[in-house]
Amino acid sequence: MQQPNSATAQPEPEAANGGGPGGTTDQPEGGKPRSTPVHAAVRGTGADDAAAGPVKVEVRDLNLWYGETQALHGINLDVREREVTALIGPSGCGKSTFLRCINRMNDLIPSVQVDGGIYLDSRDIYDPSVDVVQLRSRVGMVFQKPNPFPKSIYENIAYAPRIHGIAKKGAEMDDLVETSLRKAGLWKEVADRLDQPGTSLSGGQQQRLCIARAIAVSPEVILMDEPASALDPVATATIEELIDELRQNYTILIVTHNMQQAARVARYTAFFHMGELIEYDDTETMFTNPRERKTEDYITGRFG
Ligand SMILES: Nc1ncnc2c1ncn2[C@@H]1O[C@H](COP(=O)(O)OP(=O)(O)OP(=O)(O)O)[C@@H](O)[C@H]1O
Repeated sequence: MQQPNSATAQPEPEAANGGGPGGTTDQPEGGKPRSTPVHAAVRGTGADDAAAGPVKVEVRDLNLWYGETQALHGINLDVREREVTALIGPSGCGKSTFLRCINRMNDLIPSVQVDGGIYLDSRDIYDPSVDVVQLRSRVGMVFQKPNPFPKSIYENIAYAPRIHGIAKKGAEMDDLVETSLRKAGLWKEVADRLDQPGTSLSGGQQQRLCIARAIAVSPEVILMDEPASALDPVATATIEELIDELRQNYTILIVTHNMQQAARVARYTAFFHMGELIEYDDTETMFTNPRERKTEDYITGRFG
């Protein structure tokens, strides 16, 4: 499938969290994935892990171009439900590009062309009938730099649920705001200052506010693009603990440059190199007994 792209503005936080412009109003339709066999380009798609849970996101033969330049080459990957999957690899290898495919954030870049398939619960997210706004409420995103809206802490959480009609004003919304902040481990720190600007919080608190904002629209998948790289070690540890709690309810993909972080938070790890998925396995195996020479060279610090 070729993916025509809408020439819209740069990605906006609202768009990433299901509340922004840019989507169609068509309802998604069901549909079985193409009968593409699971012929992983790499050994170990995770599909052979007997203990693994169900597959939430299937990626099949995914290619992506920025204009004439191909940035992703034939990616095949099964992302397990309610697990954390880390994406690692040297700078420029395509980790963020790949992550942005999963909620179609790349649609916002005019030169992008995508082919192949990504199936969320067996439905092709690039099917023309898919409502992109709704997709982004199912697949939330947290960015490297905390990006709260220039609004109060309360409004940061309430904005998208209001737009999506998930909660009404008053007690119903108050409950949703509190629950989302609790799930993000921030409630106790902000309960008495909900009317203050989100930007008045520390960096680590702002990032947890952004996670609470993503959670508020009840996503099933959360994409995290180096969510702790702008934070100090204490705030990083808090985010990692939070990720560990969130995995009980959400499927999480996290891009990280920090291999210790991948080892701490992720059950599965995918190693990318020059736009290719070189290896995908459970994290422990990947770091102790990688199958591919390139993976070994990367994790032992020979390049990267
Ligand atoms: N908007 C864009 N337009 C054109 N090329 C892009 C764009 N975004 C990324 N690229 C290119 O695509 C390739 C993959 O970039 P990407 O940001 O996905 O890599 P990455 O692994 O996430 O890197 P990093 O770890 O440095 O963030 C790089 O060659 C990059 O220059």
